[in-house]
Amino acid sequence: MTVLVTGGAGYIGSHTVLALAEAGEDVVVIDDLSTGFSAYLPEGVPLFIGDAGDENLLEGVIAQHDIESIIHFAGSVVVPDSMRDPLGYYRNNFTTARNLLNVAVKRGISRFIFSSTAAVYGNPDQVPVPEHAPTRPLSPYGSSKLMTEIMLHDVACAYGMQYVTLRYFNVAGADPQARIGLATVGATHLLKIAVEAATGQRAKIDVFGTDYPTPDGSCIRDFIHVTDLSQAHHSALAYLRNGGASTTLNCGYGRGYSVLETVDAVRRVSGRSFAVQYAPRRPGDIMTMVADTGRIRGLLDWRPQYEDLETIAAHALAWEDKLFRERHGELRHAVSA
Ligand SMILES: NC(=O)c1ccc[n+]([C@@H]2O[C@H](COP(=O)([O-])OP(=O)(O)OC[C@H]3O[C@@H](n4cnc5c(N)ncnc54)[C@H](O)[C@@H]3O)[C@@H](O)[C@H]2O)c1
Ligand SMILES: O=c1ccn([C@@H]2O[C@H](COP(=O)(O)OP(=O)(O)O[C@H]3O[C@H](CO)[C@H](O)[C@H](O)[C@H]3O)[C@@H](O)[C@H]2O)c(=O)[nH]1
Repeated sequence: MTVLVTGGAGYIGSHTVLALAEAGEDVVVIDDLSTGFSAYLPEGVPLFIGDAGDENLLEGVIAQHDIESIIHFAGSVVVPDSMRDPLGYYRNNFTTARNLLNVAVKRGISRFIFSSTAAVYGNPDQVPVPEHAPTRPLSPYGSSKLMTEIMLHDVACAYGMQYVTLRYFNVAGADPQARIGLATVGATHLLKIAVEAATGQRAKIDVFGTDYPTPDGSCIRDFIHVTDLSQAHHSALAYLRNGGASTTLNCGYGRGYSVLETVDAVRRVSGRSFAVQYAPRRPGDIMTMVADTGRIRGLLDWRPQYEDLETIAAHALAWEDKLFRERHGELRHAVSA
């Protein structure tokens, strides 16, 4: 019984592959390495380099491995890029998933876990946001994920598939042992930018908007540690294997931190000071995004371990320090589960 992980060489995918491998699961990965890194896979995990929407490649992988479930991470993830290139985003997020589902249905693979996003909600009417809140994405990225959610639901109804759609809130941090982490060059995530500033790779961090009607004027986000998120995937798999009904789950902690609090946490844990500049609001930003986590905590046997913001910041920082030294030739990379 093998789990096929698409996009398993990426940030969240590689942490999930590590969690699955450490739990003794058999895993195979398909990744085109467009933004992923083969070196971030644990030794012994087979990697097929190619497009997760290539039906011939998928048939070949399924012929060689007894695939029981699919976890689908592969996709394009940068919101502003999706505004410039909507067709590219609909192809890589929606069409890829359509082809993958087509092969899954043909080959009788009946369990599917899908990476969705809080971006499907757009500006929420209520916070914390429950799963039944209206979905009004503000970008082609969010729309491509919502369309895939709807397709997955329809496919599951028609062909008896069971699925869990996981809507991630703001994913952050790195493996607590700093074996892997976020390595994307030019990443735009707040915590990544803050640890780049703390390691001297950036002169300053801009805080986009300090005039919001929030306690300190900056936006509020619900950060989830990537290792806790990877465990949520394993718990979702266990839930489906136990016959759990198809469902959609928010992945966050249900606790919001402001942008300024987040930057302060990085300053505290690093003990390093860096310049913080107040900048205008970033177009398209949602003021407050915090998950209602009642459903995930009620349905899954999931016990997050790293809910504290300083812990998330400390792990992101330890990884960034290591990545910086690796990229300057002082360290070589090795992952062992
Ligand atoms: N990072 C976040 O905060 C966040 C939030 C919500 C949802 N998500 C979703 O989680 C998933 C993983 O995101 P991530 O942050 O790890 O990004 P990432 O870019 O690090 O990972 C994506 C992986 O998929 C691969 N890939 C892309 N298109 C592919 C294709 N057509 N075929 C095969 N491989 C392909 C890339 O090489 C990469 O390894 C994405 O679907 C993303 O939309 C991420
Ligand atoms: O240099 C920065 C970077 C970010 N921010 C602020 O920090 C908050 C969080 O911004 P991120 O770019 O880290 O993330 P978003 O909340 O915009 O989230 C979106 O991008 C994420 C990945 O970056 C996920 O895909 C998520 O689902 C999607 O809604 C926002 O208020 C943003 O304006 C700054 O002030 N300065």
